[in-house]
Amino acid sequence: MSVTPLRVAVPNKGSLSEAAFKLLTDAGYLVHRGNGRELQCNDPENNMKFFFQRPRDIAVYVGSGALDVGVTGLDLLLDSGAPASEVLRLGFSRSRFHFAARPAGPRRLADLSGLSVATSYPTLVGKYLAEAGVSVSLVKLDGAVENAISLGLADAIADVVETGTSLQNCGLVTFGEPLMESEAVLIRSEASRKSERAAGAIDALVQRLEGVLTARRYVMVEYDCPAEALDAACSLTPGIEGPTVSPLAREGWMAVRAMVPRAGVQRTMDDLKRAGARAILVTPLEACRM
Ligand SMILES: Nc1ncnc2c1ncn2[C@@H]1O[C@H](COP(=O)(O)OP(=O)(O)OP(=O)(O)O)[C@@H](O)[C@H]1O
Ligand SMILES: O=P(O)(O)OC[C@H]1O[C@H](OP(=O)(O)OP(=O)(O)O)[C@H](O)[C@@H]1O
Ligand SMILES: [Mg+2]
Repeated sequence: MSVTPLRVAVPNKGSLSEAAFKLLTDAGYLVHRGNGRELQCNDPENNMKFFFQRPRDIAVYVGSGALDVGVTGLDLLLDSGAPASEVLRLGFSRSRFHFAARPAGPRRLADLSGLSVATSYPTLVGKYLAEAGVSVSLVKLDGAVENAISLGLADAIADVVETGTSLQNCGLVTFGEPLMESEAVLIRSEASRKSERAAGAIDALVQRLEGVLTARRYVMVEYDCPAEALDAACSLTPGIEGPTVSPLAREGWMAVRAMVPRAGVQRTMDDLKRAGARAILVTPLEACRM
């Protein structure tokens, strides 16, 4: 008896797309776009069906229950107002959402009162301003919002900022607190909570994705260590439950193996060497289950 596949939305364009494909591929899913224009593909081995959608539409599809899960941006999820919920933060496409204007323009949120603000996130921005009690005229655009000020369409903008290059190119500066911080997220439909089949399949997907994300944050460190330096070395590489310590053929020496956070591993290697460890090797991890 065939079981209905889990229906997964994957961004077909933009800054989420490549990283989402890579994450799913690294997690062992057969996600492929053939000639690059296909809109769906099957992964029978994992009983999944992938649908390539515009990032902005993904929350709408998942919110409606037409698709079970999807990868989108947290900012896009909030702007959509769709009844989909965040399941897992994915750590890529990180951005902040800011108001910006010319340096001589508005400097505080309250200064926006009565002005026009261009954005491609009208729900997110409208709600934020309404909660702050600031009344503006919103101008809804699709992209390249930074040009709206020099072209006379708006007095200020509210948009995604990553490096700040786009703002700088247009002679704009941010002001006020960021409206939010965003990153790629896995979202699920409410309907998927009511289906045992979908809920089980989503748990399995989350486990795999978490396994890849964790593997990317850690490396495996292995080294030889004289017995008298073992305590000091193990305290530098405590691993998860504890490092694996096994005897070397050479008497008085041990081999040690432990997972270590990738960030700062060069420093850990320096400290291990100083503590007396030798032949210190670092290898990347592909996947894991914690
Ligand atoms: N320059 C950027 N750096 C990091 N994240 C970004 C950047 N631009 C957009 N994002 C994030 O990527 C997600 C998708 O945004 P969006 O749909 O606008 O795609 P895009 O990458 O801007 O492509 P396009 O606008 O060309 O369709 C959003 O969550 C947004 O916050
Ligand atoms: O701070 P930065 O590093 O410059 O990145 C932010 C810019 O990136 C996105 O634009 P995108 O290239 O997606 O074009 P768009 O405005 O048409 O969406 C976003 O809308 C900003 O314009
Ligand atoms: Mg964009």
